Amino acid sequence: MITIENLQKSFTIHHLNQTFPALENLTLHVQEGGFLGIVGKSGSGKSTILKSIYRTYEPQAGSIWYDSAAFGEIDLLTASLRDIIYLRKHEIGYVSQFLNVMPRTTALELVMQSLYGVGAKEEEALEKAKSALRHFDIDEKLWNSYPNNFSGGEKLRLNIACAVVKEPRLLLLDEPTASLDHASKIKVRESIEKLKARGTTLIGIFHDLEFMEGLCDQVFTMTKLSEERTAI
Ligand SMILES: Nc1ncnc2c1ncn2[C@@H]1O[C@H](COP(=O)(O)OP(=O)(O)OP(=O)(O)O)[C@@H](O)[C@H]1O
Repeated sequence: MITIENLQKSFTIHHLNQTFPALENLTLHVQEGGFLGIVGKSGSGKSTILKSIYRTYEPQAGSIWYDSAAFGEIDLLTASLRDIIYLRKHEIGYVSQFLNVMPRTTALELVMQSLYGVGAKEEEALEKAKSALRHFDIDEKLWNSYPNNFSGGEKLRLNIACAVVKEPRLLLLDEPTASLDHASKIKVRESIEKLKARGTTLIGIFHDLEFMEGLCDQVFTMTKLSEERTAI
């Protein structure tokens, strides 16, 4: 489903006038329906991998071959922005610890918009959105309020609900259980298990190794390029 070849990403810190490598010649493969867990030290480049797949970051070299339902084999590094936007809407989901809050959009509307993106009609979107909010224990009193004042855990659960309702083909999870209590973690795990059972391919970063156990088919350990950041 995903084959990453010789991926290279560095960051230039302009005020220092220096460039630091984050990923060097990274190669990995995830089969369709598989679940790859990525672990490794802080700063080793785990999030950079997911952001490169989602094209939030643009690596300098390498390729990320994705087997798309709409386009067939496509290199996410060189795909047009139009194709990337299509894929984000229909095929690839991304959950981070941070919620992309839209102004004047309630929690319920946010989940519904996610469903409209994949073609749901209003009635269906409303039912599915309510059921997802219920599943992730978002208090009904909060459904019609703006999420910018939600707690960290509530925002995270809403974020996961928005991604999961679309039943993406590929789901990228950047520490989806950070700041969640045990009961919420179980809910997230249940949803991941359901998605996996229906064939979603998953790539996830977890600090909570216990959470990963029994979920991931393979674990990829990132090593830090150097303990001290070295300029190139
Ligand atoms: N937008 C950016 N600008 C500059 N440097 C960045 C940027 N994003 C990441 N980096 C640097 O790239 C390196 C890898 O960062 P990344 O966030 O991928 O690590 P990580 O393994 O996910 O860390 P953590 O586990 O702490 O979240 C770090 O040294 C980080 O400072």
